[in-house]
Amino acid sequence: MIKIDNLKKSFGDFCAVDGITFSVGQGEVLGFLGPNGAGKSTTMKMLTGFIKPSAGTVSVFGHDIEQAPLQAKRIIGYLPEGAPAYGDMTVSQYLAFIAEVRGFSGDDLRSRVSKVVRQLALQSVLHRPVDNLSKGFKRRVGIAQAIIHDPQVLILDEPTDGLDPNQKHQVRELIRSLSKEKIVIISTHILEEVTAVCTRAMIIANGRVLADATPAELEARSRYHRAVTVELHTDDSLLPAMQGLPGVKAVETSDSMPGRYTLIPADDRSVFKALTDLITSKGWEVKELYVESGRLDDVFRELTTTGDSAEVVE
Ligand SMILES: Nc1ncnc2c1ncn2[C@@H]1O[C@H](COP(=O)(O)OP(=O)(O)OP(=O)(O)O)[C@@H](O)[C@H]1O
Repeated sequence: MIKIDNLKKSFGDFCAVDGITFSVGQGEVLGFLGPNGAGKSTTMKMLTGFIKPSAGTVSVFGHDIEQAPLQAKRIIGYLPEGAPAYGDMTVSQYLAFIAEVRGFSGDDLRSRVSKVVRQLALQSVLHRPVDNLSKGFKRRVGIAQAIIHDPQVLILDEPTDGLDPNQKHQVRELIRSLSKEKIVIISTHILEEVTAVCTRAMIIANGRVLADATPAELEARSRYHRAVTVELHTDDSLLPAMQGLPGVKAVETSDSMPGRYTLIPADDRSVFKALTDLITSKGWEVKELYVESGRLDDVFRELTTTGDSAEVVE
């Protein structure tokens, strides 16, 4: 269990993290979401003991990060922002060095290095200096060093930034498979990543937590929760008939896609049956029809553009 209590960080007069409190347990993958400069990286730096908080405490499996930094850091793997490394070492030298720092030697060290090289598909760059690698490979080396000691806690600052789609997929699979026995905290700007890997999402802005819920709970707060989109083979204006359906709050149309309508429900009501009944009674030919669970980008925008008066959503 990680427990964070009223964590704060100021740089001069500027308050980057303004009293964050939460706990995370084993098996959880917590995603930090937030606009640029929200305080995500600064929070991660304090969780890992990389910078000292101005106030508040961090406890990692009972070890206070300031009082017992070695015990806490032993069980943490950290991919910092930008994945810094010793650039003049080759990938193989760098990973062996990190394994040694983590206390491994001999066959154990070699098997640790081979395992992460396989997990992050680094075979083709093993003998190249880290500085000469592409951004995606550097990030994969950064993840490899973070997991080399099989830590109980993984803190990954934008782990898939700069990766190609195949590697993004592979790293998300890796995070999912590692998460069963660990606590994983990631930061990301990719909203689809939250639904793909996180069991819980925290939206942070101006150094404060604005929402802390499962991705599905957050999606359910969107006006598109249970919205129904239909695409019809017809040029007729069907808008009035759809707007008049019971439970429909609004109907959105698209200039670029005539025949496509999105019905927004009022008060969390289902409009699916009313719409399909209307389609059947009119004999309209349907090209496509689907119900949405909600849109995270919509919720993100709403929460992070309403200023700091927003209440915490749980
Ligand atoms: N060492 C520092 N000195 C002064 N200001 C800092 C320092 N580190 C961070 N900040 C400021 O604190 C705020 C939070 O930065 P942080 O890097 O935590 O944001 P972030 O949410 O990770 O943003 P991004 O998504 O852009 O990475 C920013 O305004 C940043 O400029």
